[in-house]
Amino acid sequence: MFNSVFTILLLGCIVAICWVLGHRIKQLPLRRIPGPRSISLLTGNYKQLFHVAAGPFHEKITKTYGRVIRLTGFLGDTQLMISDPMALAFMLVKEQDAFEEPLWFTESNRHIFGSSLLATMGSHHRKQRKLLNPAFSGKNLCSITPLFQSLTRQVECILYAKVSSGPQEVDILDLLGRLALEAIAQAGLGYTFGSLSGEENQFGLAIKEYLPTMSKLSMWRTVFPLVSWAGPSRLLRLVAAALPWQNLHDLIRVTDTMHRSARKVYEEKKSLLLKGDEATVCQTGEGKDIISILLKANMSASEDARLPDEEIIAQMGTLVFAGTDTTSSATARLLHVLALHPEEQERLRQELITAWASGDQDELSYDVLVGLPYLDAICRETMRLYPPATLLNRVCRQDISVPLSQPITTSQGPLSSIFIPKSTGIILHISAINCDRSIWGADAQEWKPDRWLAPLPESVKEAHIPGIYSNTLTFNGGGRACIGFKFAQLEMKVVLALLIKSFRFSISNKEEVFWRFGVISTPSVKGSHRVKPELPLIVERLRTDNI
Ligand code: HEM
Repeated sequence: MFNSVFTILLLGCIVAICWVLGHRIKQLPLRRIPGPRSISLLTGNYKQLFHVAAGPFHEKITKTYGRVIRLTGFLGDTQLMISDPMALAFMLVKEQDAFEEPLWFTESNRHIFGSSLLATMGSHHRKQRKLLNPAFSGKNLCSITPLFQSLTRQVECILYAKVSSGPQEVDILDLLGRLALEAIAQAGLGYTFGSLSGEENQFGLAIKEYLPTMSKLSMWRTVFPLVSWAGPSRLLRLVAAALPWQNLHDLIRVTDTMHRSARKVYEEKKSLLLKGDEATVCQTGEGKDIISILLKANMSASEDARLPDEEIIAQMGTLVFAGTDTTSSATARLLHVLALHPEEQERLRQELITAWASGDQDELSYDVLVGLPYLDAICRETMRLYPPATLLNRVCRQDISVPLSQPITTSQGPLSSIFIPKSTGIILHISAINCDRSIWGADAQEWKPDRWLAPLPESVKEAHIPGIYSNTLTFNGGGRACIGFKFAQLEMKVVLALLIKSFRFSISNKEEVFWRFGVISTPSVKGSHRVKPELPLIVERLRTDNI
């Protein structure tokens, strides 16, 4: 028995070593592409690339090597970092199936959330998108605008209480995080996590615990594809539960709670719908939440287009996960940038005060909100210069030549397309294309909302950037683009429309804010050893209640 296990392991190692060697040989032509020197035999450039203070390194290599950069990954693996617009359009739109999410990403998401958008590929992924897309339409978002406003009013009340006796330093990220979580709970699932009322339920607590728990195991995500081949999920769970590994047990507990709670919410909705009781389908949101819309669409879809219940339940955790930290990072960045630019903050306030004065006292309609030019310019400029996710991963799934909009100089002369061998890792460099000087102009790296109030330079149109939002890649492009980008934009606009009208935000003199690089950028205080992200801003109440 021992001998045969040993032989299988040995054979497995030999196959793996042969595969790695073969792959390295196929990758040899990529070595002529310029890039920084590897600093470690084991981890290549990873430590420089994924360090919390990696922003300046990303800028430096972009400035030095341009739009296609050769990098070194684990054990000498060659990877490419790309911000060339034509190459990105080719990878994200034209040949999307040849450039998919890495297997570690989809497989770990499948074990954690189930077969949702973050875990499926190709035609399976397209089928899910087809059913989900209509739930995120402008019409549906229009009807959840009052909900966003009522949630932001709760944040307003919390802030009023904190600063009633004068300007105070407040960790605004904490409030924005709770708001983003509750917004996706109520508008996304038609449920409440109790995040703003301080009465968090099990589901809300599990969602909050998920990321810190997962981050303790993040380096193990890469082994998920191997684990998946080892046996069915149930068996793997039993084995995992028997291992003496507390972090893994915590992850299982958290994901089980998320699943149980999502299933309960789903089943209640479904049974009400089957009874024809649409009015009480949701605890909140009056049946306009994304999952209720999806559930109704699924029930009336043809057999081929319909998704199994399990796949709808899997979307619930996924939407909460994908829509919370991204949006709270974005709204926090908006308030931080406005605190750094008091004149622009005041100009925005004047636009908002006029809008509030000319309409209904209690609410701004969806049309008014999306039509405010300076508010829109501020959102676009902030999302261009400071995308919450600055890098995205892809893996090339076949040998393929990728065209470039400008030839690159290599050790063997210029190249106007690059041949990428199968299984090569690609890093899509969002911030580099969003701030490319030859596209956006010499002031590309400055925050200038006014650029959106005049026609954009011809170079922006000519670049044909494949992003779904504002000629940027902030929400990505192609078939895996962010499904919630309109949801996020609306939430950001509602938050600014209410908070900037009622409060002045300024920079704390005591603490300097530093944005950490990560899957999602997060603010923290320079020199602080606190692990939890935070954004301390001075908040002052303004007397604009009579508008
Ligand atoms: C400012 C806020 C947001 C930003 C910057 C953002 C950004 C992104 C990006 C860059 C992707 C592509 C990921 C990749 O290709 O690997 C993505 C995907 C996704 N986003 Fe967002 N997102 C935001 C808010 C939201 C919200 C509010 C929701 C849900 C309501 C959401 C749901 C999703 C989902 C489900 C995907 C996966 C789509 C797919 O694979 O088909 N996001 N997002």
